[in-house]
Amino acid sequence: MDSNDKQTGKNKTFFRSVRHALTGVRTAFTEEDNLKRDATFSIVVILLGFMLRVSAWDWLLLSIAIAIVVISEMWNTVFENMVDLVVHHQYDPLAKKIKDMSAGTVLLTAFFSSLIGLYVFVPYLWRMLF
Ligand SMILES: Nc1ncnc2c1ncn2[C@@H]1O[C@H](COP(=O)(O)OP(=O)(O)OP(=O)(O)O)[C@@H](O)[C@H]1O
Repeated sequence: MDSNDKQTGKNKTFFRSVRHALTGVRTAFTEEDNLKRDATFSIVVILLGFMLRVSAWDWLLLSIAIAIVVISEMWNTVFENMVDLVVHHQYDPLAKKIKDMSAGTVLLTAFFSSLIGLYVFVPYLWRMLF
């Protein structure tokens, strides 16, 4: 967070909007271990894609798989922070419901991304091995 920036109103320029959005991305990746793990995993997937020389279509599928996981993890982080902002870390059944459902969306996204990964990589690995 930019400690000198006490702005609470609308952004006056597009450049400023982008700057705040980039700050949000940096904060999420710096503070959230799950996002760091996703970034590492994404790099492994990209390296594997280069090693196996996957097609343009497969790059598109892999990009979608990576994007949906990262985006759902960022939304999960947003929900966690919003809940904590409202309940101030006090136990609340509704807070639990929201956080569990939000974590559930990450789980489902990771599952479907894994299916995409298998769909893309298994044929290449199969051809390589047999
Ligand atoms: N204020 C609260 N009231 C009730 N339950 C809570 C509250 N805060 C957290 N929990 C419970 O603890 C779990 C983990 O909390 P939280 O999501 O903040 O931690 P986390 O380790 O960052 O989770 P994740 O691994 O999904 O990012 C929630 O899914 C929920 O079940």
